[in-house]
Amino acid sequence: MAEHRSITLLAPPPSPPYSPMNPHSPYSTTSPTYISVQKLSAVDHLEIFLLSLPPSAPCSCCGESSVEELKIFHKKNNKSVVIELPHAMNCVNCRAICDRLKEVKSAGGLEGRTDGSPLKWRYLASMTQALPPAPTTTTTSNPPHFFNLPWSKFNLLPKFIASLVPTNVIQLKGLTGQAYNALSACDVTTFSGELTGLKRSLKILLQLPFYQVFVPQRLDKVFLALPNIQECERVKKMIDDGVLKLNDELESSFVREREIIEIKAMEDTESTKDVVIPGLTVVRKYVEDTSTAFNYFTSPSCTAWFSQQRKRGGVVSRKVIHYGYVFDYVTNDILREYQQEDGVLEGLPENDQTPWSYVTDKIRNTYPDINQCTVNSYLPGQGIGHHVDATGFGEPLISVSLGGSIVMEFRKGPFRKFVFLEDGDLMSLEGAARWEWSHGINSRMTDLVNNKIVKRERRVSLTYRIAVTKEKEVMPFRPYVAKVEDAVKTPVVELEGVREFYNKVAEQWHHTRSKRGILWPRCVEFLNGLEPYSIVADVGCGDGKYLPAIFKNGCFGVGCDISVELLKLCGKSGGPDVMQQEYDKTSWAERPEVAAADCLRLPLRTSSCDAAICIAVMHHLSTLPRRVKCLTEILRILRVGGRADVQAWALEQEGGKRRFDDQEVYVPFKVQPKYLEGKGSELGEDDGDLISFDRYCHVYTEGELEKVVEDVGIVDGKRWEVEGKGWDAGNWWVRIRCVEVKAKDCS
Ligand SMILES: O=C(O)CCC(=O)C(=O)O
Ligand SMILES: [Fe+2]
Repeated sequence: MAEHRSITLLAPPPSPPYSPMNPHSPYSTTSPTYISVQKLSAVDHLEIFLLSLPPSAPCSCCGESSVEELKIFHKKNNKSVVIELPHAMNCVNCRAICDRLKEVKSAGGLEGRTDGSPLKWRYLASMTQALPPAPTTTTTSNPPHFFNLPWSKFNLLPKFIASLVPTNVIQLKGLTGQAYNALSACDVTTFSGELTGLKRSLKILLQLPFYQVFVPQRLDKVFLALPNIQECERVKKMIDDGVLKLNDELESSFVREREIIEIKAMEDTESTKDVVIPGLTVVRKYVEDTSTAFNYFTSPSCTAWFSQQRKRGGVVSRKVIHYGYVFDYVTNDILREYQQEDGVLEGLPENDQTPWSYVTDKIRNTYPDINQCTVNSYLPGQGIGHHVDATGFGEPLISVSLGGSIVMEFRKGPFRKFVFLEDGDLMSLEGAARWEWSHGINSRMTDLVNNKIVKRERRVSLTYRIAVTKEKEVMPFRPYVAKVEDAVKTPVVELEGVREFYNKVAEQWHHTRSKRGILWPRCVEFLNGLEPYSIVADVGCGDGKYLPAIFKNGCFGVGCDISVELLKLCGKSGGPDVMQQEYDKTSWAERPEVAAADCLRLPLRTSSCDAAICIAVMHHLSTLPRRVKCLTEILRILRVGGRADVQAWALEQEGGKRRFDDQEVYVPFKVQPKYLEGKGSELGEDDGDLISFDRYCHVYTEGELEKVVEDVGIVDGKRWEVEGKGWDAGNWWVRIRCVEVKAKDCS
């Protein structure tokens, strides 16, 4: 494969992304504040942990980046914990956490580092200095790179608002999530008519070659994005000094008053250079001479452009042509009616059929399966919305750039990566880059590349795909989140046969099961092997039977379960007797660290736990995607190196006590009526003195659990590695470890 010799991975090997020492941590796009504490008691540790859970609504200060970016780093060797607050000084939620930590500290719970490192200084700065007043929409503190300017008298017309440029506006004070989404970007150089006044005035006044203006649609505010921090400072000074004033022409052009509240430097490609996206490959100058193909698509004689293709909320503004299959921008999928066979559509050109065939032929040498191509022609200022190409297309996706350069932005949750693509470059997306990250090109006139403003020119891109016909539709399973989410809605069989079941029988369950204190031996062995201070998630903790065993090992347990009634019993007297004597009840029993949650959507932070147990839970999940999603979630919350113990009932049983005739079963549980008081027993069946309730179970056959593990794939740059597996006392068990996925694993 000669072509592959020139392939370069875009980013160098990652430094651990969770390292607080990494100033370019991909987790944070803002200047973080670090807090380092040590000698935590169990209570403090958990306190911080729980405080760091995401707020239910996005933070109104920091939009989607929010305190969800708060990271906790465990440094087990010196028993300290480092907490990264994204921007504690400006954000209400972060302030709340800071305040709470301050309280805990003044109660003697937290101690600062004593080694004099910068972390200590930052910690002290955050913890001991009076925090500035909480921001309001009009008064804000001035963190680096942001200025609040009580100024302006102009309004930009919504029809000029082209698209979102979120990287430039990550911290919009006083905006709600909706307003954040509504925030649109327009580039003054694309304006015409009335706006030429603005363009000329600002351009002259600011003496800037290029700049961006952002206008939230429903807010009387305007944001300016400038190429660098020096420009920001210069403009701020001009405004402060009264040098910059709107002239009459400008005032008369714009009808409503708006206030400029932010000036921010444009995001530089450099800022995300350390972010690695597995499966993203760029080959520089793959096509050496692009001129013939570029000239073909830009000459007036090329009339093959599709007209006015619909997309969600409008029509596609850039020019497009499709070959092989039509790309539908409403569904991001193939429009199957317009197949090549119908004669409506041209196929992919071959062997000098057209002036641009040489590009396709070259690609076909490396990727023989391509059968679809979309040609996009972008004028300066035009872009493409963020999307993941749908499952109707296979992988890889190949894009070749002709003519002008652009920065393509990749997004995944709070992560961003900016990729500069120039004339002749080939970009290939597979694995996580294809399925887990979205890509898009922001609509603007300029990009900031390695501290240089790069002006956009006309660009033509050829996107080659492998379209999968209806007959061959089955694609290898990929954790394509949107699709999986649809498939993992809790079905009635689980709502009734699991959640309702446990809510009804909780009291008796607790009385007869937990009090007997029988823990599954493999799990106890697993917990005994954990390092002290580990944070252990008990996924499906029920009435908290395993929490004492977790605490006994010097670890901290955080549990969740779908049954609120079982959760209420966590920490209540009646736990296993042997444990009862050994732990200090007040450390957890008074406030068990448990939350009502579905095991498919854990309320725990990404990479925050050292270990997880999931005991007798998987056999209550009724479909494969749900089982996969459960283990996907556990992988998400574990740090790299973290381990999980997963166990579920086996179809294969020994002895006469329990027998399953089928993998899908209802297992009855009999309850004495006295335990049902006030609970109603309408679900149960009268069975003499006892009321019988049916519990839904899917019992596992040999190898089935490992298969689920295999299907999980890559989650946040991590995957499972099986450490051990087996059958024990009627259960299949699997021990799995969370390992980091290196970019090369996927390329
Ligand atoms: O213009 C490009 O390079 C990418 C286009 C793209 O993502 C698409 O057509 O799906
Ligand atoms: Fe795409």
